[in-house]
Amino acid sequence: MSAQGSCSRSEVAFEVRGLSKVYRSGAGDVHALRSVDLDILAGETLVLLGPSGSGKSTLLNILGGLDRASSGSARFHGFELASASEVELTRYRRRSVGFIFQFFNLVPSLTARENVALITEIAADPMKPEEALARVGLGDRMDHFPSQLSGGQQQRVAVARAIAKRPELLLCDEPTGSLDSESGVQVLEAIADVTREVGATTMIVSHNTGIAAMADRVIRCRDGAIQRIETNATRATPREMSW
Ligand SMILES: Nc1ncnc2c1ncn2[C@@H]1O[C@H](COP(=O)(O)OP(=O)(O)OP(=O)(O)O)[C@@H](O)[C@H]1O
Repeated sequence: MSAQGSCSRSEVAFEVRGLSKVYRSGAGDVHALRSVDLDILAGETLVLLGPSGSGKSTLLNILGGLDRASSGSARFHGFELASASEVELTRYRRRSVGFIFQFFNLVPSLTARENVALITEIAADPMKPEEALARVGLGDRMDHFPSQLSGGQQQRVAVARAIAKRPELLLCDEPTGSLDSESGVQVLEAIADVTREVGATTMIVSHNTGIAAMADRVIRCRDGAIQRIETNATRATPREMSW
């Protein structure tokens, strides 16, 4: 693929070059990513769309240091993930990356406050759990357990947990995938508000094409490659989007 994702304006947070991922199995090789080139600007919001199996989650996981590429380069502010040791990758995930997944991944036996504290206790310069929860509109639910919260509220706890460490990079894999549309809007509003406040570079993977309207740029993936990148002249708020 050509460097169609290359950018020269603003500061580049992530420089991705020739990134490939092959999963090898007895049934044959799966080329999940095929030589992806992409520049991601500091503070921008990207939405990644594409059919199932097009490589969106694989790209997110590699950029988040959860998985390793088979070849190619991914540099985050000069830090090369491809050659990093396990210790360096762990430090990178801890310090720089917030993750939000489809199924919340909260610890059921801990309250909202305690779930957020799990992360703030190991972060370098975190917000207080109470502040993070207030920012996502859960100031009155801090001592509730996940089972006492709706799906949308649980996902907002997950957003609070992800942003409490003031991450430079926020990675969201289908954050509204298991929510009704009103809860989904609330979760996206929380993501948009807090990423603006902490200035995080944000990547959102979704099957929901309506979400594209909240992005600075929309990345269309297909067969492990970037098929197209579109720039939005203006960004919609989550409440303005139809989906
Ligand atoms: N651990 C793995 N082992 C083998 N193959 C894998 C593994 N993880 C992903 N794949 C394959 O890599 C390809 C890309 O998967 P990926 O999950 O990145 O796609 P996706 O676009 O995120 O899909 P979805 O929208 O369904 O989540 C798929 O063919 C998938 O089956």
